[in-house]
Amino acid sequence: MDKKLTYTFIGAGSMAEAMVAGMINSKLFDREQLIVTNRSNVERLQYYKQQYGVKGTNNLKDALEIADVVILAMKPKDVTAALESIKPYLTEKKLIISVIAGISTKSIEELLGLKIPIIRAMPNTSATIGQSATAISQGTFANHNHEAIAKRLFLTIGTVSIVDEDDLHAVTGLSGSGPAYVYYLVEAMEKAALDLGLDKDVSKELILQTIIGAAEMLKSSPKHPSVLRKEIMSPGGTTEAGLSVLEQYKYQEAMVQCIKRATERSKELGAEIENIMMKQ
Ligand SMILES: NC(=O)C1=CN([C@@H]2O[C@H](COP(=O)(O)OP(=O)(O)OC[C@H]3O[C@@H](n4cnc5c(N)ncnc54)[C@H](O)[C@@H]3O)[C@@H](O)[C@H]2O)C=CC1
Ligand SMILES: O=C(O)[C@@H]1CCC=N1
Repeated sequence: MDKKLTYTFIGAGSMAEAMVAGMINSKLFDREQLIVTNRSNVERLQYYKQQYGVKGTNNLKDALEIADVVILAMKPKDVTAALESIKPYLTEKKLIISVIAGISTKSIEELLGLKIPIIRAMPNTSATIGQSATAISQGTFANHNHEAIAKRLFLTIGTVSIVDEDDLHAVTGLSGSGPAYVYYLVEAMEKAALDLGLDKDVSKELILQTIIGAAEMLKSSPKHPSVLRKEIMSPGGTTEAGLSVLEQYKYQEAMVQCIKRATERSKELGAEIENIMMKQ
């Protein structure tokens, strides 16, 4: 990295922490390059200082004047208030990276009333260990250089795909929320193991390695998931018997509807802010 940029996070919750952890763990950023702010929770900022050695402050002027990149990491419902509070300290020379679900770059541009470059991104919490699947897209005033800065940042914490902004809703439903679907599956596997009387530690190890092994197979094998699945299913065997129950419960259909509903919710979150803006 040429000039060492300063990255200021507005919002210090789960996603900000996943990014900070990933950035620090990557060793490609100095601690001094990262600043974290939130609305008022001083203890949370102290936690960031203790855990990651990064500066936390509620002084927005200090945090933003020095910032080259401002990362919006608050909940969608808080975006209006947050942008209002940071607006006095922004210039069009700074780059905004928003990881907020559903909120369009156009809404942020309008709320700020600035011709400021914005990159909208959808990472996931696996950023913590450098394994996020992130997709990004450009706002009206962002150019290739801004995209390159964002890409460099997200590449240090996982993979990066460039997408049309409209597609970010689907990305949110698929990979932004995605880790939660996998954790939910693991919860169910743990419950089954417990019901079946398996030792907790043994089942934990078996489940973990089963998930890791399957993920690595998907990554390294050229075979389609359905082929890999059929290789496990002996006719009249256990897998066939188990999967027939999943079919009974319409498991695949449930997953499809889950991702579609999450995508829809992302659109609703964007529309809610647009409605508020229209009334103002
Ligand atoms: N948690 C996840 O897996 C992912 C979250 N996101 C997005 O990241 C954003 C943050 O999500 P989480 O970290 O899960 O939420 P969170 O609730 O854990 O954190 C939100 C943070 O924003 C702060 N905040 C609220 N209002 C503020 C204001 N006016 N000024 C400054 N800070 C303010 C809160 O104090 C808190 O630190 C959301 O928009 C979400 O859609 C995106 C991808 C994945
Ligand atoms: O649940 C949410 O709204 C956020 C966006 C993607 C993951 N978590």
